Amino acid sequence: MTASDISSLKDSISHFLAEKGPSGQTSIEALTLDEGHAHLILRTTAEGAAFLQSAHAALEEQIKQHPSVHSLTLSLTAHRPASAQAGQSKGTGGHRPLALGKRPSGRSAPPEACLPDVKAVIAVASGKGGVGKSTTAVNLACSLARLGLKTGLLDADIYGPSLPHMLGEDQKPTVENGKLRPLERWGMETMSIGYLVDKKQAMIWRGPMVMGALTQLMSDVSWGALDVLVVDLPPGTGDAQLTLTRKLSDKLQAGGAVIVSTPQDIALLDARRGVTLFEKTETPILGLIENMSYFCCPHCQERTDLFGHGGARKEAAALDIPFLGEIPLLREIRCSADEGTPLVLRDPEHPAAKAYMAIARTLMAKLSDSKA
Ligand SMILES: Nc1ncnc2c1ncn2[C@@H]1O[C@H](COP(=O)(O)OP(=O)(O)OP(=O)(O)O)[C@@H](O)[C@H]1O
Repeated sequence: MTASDISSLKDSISHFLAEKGPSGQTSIEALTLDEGHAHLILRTTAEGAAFLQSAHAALEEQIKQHPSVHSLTLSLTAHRPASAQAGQSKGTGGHRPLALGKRPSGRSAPPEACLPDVKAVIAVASGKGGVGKSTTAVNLACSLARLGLKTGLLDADIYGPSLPHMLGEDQKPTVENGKLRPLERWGMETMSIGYLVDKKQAMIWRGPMVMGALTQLMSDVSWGALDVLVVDLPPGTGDAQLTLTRKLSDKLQAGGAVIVSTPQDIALLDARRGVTLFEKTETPILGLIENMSYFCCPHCQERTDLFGHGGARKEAAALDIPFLGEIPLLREIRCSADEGTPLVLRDPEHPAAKAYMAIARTLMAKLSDSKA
């Protein structure tokens, strides 16, 4: 694929937009080609987005007429009017992702087709960022797989997808029969928006209007027959969490939500908001995990309660939800995440790996209970 190919493809897209769309509403933000798969990001307005919803299939046809393109991921971002941004969650920026997807047939799967072969979903949530939610989700998913469950792991944290890094996976998913195939990693089916876009592009997904992207990560991915899909939610209690809990409500009834918090008051306050969100959406709460619970000096083994230990256990009791366990703050956990091999696989005999396994056993028992 040469620069002139990309240039002629851009011309053809611009021509389509100018001829068929509302004038001056939509422009090309980025276009990349990867072995015949085009990633197109369009910047548009609400009016332009409405046009693109209906013209999506026609645009795709036009793009696929190009001899070097056989499939397409289309994403839309929009500048929002200042008034529309008021009152939205922090970190929204001036863009919103409106849709994302590989749609070779021009259609999305209907909502009822969402994860048809997945028996249960465990959503891993946190009220605030940086408490170790993704690290916990990855280690728990690996633990569930080690316990013999057919396990999937979906990185729904489109604000900052960390799964590719934590799993040491840098392949791009392939497309088969119009759907993305999850990547097999560490004995699990995995999918992340981070597999589809590079880190810079991922920043475009900041914002609350993420329904299209999240829906398609579920519906336009050929998830296999899974006992459990672990979903790493974005931090907070906004639109993404609401979308997911609504879309996955039946699968969450067979599983539920796990909330990760550090022992600090402020993190626990946010965790409480998470609990309220799940209660409002009638999502079963499987329990609370205290991450970074305490620190053990690797040299003298002296234990330090850096963030005040035991807060999450007390909070769980106050909220009348199960306390699932505590994970220490450990260099090995951080290093194994950075090296792309989760601790439960890198060093299964490590006490922290055993702590993850113990929590996974509790979760597995809860999944069996919900079947009974
Ligand atoms: N128990 C732990 N011990 C040591 N390091 C940890 C532990 N848990 C998480 N970390 C490290 O803390 C950092 C943040 O973890 P992680 O990305 O899992 O948090 P998060 O809550 O998912 O963050 P975000 O909200 O930004 O997605 C990472 O560098 C991770 O390796």
